[in-house]
Amino acid sequence: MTLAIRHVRVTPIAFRDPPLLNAAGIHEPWALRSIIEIETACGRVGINETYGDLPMLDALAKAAPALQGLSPWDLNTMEDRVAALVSPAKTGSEFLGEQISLAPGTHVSKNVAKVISAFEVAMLDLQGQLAGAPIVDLLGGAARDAVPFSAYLFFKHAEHIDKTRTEYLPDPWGEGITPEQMVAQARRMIDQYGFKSIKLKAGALPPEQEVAAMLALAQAFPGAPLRIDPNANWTVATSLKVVEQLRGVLEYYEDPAPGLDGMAAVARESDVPLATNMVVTDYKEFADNVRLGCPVRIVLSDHHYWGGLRTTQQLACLCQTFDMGLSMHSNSHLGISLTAMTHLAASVPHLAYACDTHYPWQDDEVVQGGRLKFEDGSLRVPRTPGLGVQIDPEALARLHDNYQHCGIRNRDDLGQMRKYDPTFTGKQPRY
Ligand SMILES: O=C([O-])C(=O)C[C@H](O)[C@@H](O)C(=O)[O-]
Ligand SMILES: [Mg+2]
Repeated sequence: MTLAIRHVRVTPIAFRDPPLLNAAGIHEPWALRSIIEIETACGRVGINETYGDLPMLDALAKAAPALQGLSPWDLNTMEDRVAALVSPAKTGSEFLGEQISLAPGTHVSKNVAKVISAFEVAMLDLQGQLAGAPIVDLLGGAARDAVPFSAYLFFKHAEHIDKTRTEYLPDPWGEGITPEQMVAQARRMIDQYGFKSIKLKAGALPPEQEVAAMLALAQAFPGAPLRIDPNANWTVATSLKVVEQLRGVLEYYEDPAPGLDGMAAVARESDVPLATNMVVTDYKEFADNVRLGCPVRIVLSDHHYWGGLRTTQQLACLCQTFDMGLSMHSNSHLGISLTAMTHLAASVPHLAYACDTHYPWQDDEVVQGGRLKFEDGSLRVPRTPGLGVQIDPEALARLHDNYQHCGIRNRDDLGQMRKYDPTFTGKQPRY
């Protein structure tokens, strides 16, 4: 059968990442991803982008034989085979020790869902090419022609501490610490991309400074929906104090306090809707939230660790059933991930918020034609078959070369922060 999958290629890549601050520490100079290419016997190739840390590369290597001889249409068999080959291994907290669990995608406990997602999108790309239809049509059709994203702001240093990396030029964003600098950061991002909503990554500086930045943003961008996300780095008491200081400012309040219990304690005292990508990250946690009466009102989905585009559509149905909202989380990524997010978000009528994206923080690309273009803060949903983007082989080789030379094999925001402050523990909640 010429349609049968005969080869899976996984290429780890690295691209420059600015010194962005968060609750766990600070971004390293290079972010890792991996590019998946699934090739059929007749030479057709479906592509995708996912995490690039070593445990993920190991899981992908373990699971690749599952695809041998499979039709690109047979997603259910792929899922069964991957689940059989990739054990859930340790839980996220065992893996991360005391470090804050910022990115559920880096947890090995999510390996099965992450690998299924990695293969599913590439197989959907193949399906779309075979059917002559964009992925969004395979998902039921577009509920919108363009998907809005938000301006995702970070407190940041002007330069990385690693001065020996001569190949790393300072990024154009400059320092982002004071309220004035954060307004300038937002202005630059909005001028360049047209975003209408603003998210501030918090949990990095003392809360008073972060509140001051939010109030400055609210004043500078009246009417713009605003969110703040300290990644559970605040106690319940601090979370309540902050939400009071930001009264009337927030569209939603993302992961202020640790754990579902912490979130429930905040929800009991505040009427601002709580959102999460930390405590509802799979169906079991979804059920836990429902059992508690839904203290979390908005789930930030992420197909990379929820198990793919179709699973995220199911998540959307569940959210609708329980009268919960749906938004979209991101990590440092390039255009293939962004395109998959766009197809998915376009296919989910219930996803009514502007999605998160780290895209403006990256300056490189792996797809042909270079950086994707936002219009008025949104990305148009591709109408060409499959994902609608193709790999640029030269760019892939260059980004793989970065990977070979960057020396980073696992994201380590905590270790990077210890270069600045050896006493930094990363223990949560810090404030
Ligand atoms: O919404 C979130 O929690 C994130 O985007 C998690 C990320 O890891 C973010 O904190 C980052 O990139 O530093
Ligand atoms: Mg978050």
